[in-house]
Amino acid sequence: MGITVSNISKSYKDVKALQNISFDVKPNELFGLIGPDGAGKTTLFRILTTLLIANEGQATVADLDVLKDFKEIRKHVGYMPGRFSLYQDLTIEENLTFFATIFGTTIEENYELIKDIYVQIEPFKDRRAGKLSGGMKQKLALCCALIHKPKVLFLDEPTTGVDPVSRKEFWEMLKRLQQKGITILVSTPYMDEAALCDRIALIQDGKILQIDTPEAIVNQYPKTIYNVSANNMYLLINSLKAYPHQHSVYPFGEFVHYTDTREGFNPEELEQYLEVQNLLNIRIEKTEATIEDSFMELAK
Ligand SMILES: Nc1ncnc2c1ncn2[C@@H]1O[C@H](COP(=O)(O)OP(=O)(O)OP(=O)(O)O)[C@@H](O)[C@H]1O
Repeated sequence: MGITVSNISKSYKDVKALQNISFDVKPNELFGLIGPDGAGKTTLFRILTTLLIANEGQATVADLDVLKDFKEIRKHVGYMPGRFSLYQDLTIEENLTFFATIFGTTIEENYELIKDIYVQIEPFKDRRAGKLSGGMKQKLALCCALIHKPKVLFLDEPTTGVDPVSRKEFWEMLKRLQQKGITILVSTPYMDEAALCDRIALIQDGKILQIDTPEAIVNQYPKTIYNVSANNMYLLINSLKAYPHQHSVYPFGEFVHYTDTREGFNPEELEQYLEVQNLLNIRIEKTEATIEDSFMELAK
């Protein structure tokens, strides 16, 4: 009851949105598609949920072919698109009833699956969707995507525009849904969420850069990373980029992440160079690679 994607390509006129994409999602896996805006995530979701036809390649969802079996697939998948999945003028309860009705079911029939999530928004069930916070909209959209008990759940950037507490709660909900036997494909531009998936595909410009567990991807990071900070971030970045031995330089929160081309790199040498650039309060410390670092390295 997983997903298979084989050599899928899709173009919109001159834009190659997906270029020869292949991967499998195992039954009951929580699989993440991680990539920036425009990477092709929504295009892939629309192909797998039978709303768009690929130019090339094959795909199956729950052992059904996205072209031949498109009607059957629609009964078995839940899709939470990034935008526009709720009717803003309908209340919470009306939205949910609407989605239940089009799938020929009722809220009561499938209440068990959505209960954990629905109880959190039920006190506001008479409020219109347009008047809900980002976190509440997201919970309602998830309930609507689940109301027909899908085998496979597609979630396109479900945590975009949602506060950090709701984001955390949302991922806990996904883990519980996984325990109920649902296969989940979720996309996100947030690299920290990647660590919560069983496996991830890093995707950019319609191409897959790497597929593996988050741990394995981080472990394969080839360099030693240094957190560098100083009194002037702008001057620091420009100075590091001008340093002849730099391999990579990019801002990372309050630091700059720096890697060097040389095996025997001596941070003191770099410190002296930065002092000559009139930087003050310079600190250079080793740090661990994250998924974001792996992504930056692969996307170079
Ligand atoms: N209907 C369309 N017509 C033309 N180009 C499109 C269309 N839909 C998407 N694209 C382009 O295809 C590429 C992939 O877009 P897609 O929406 O799949 O990416 P994404 O990773 O989901 O990003 P986002 O989060 O911005 O939606 C982008 O360059 C986008 O501009």
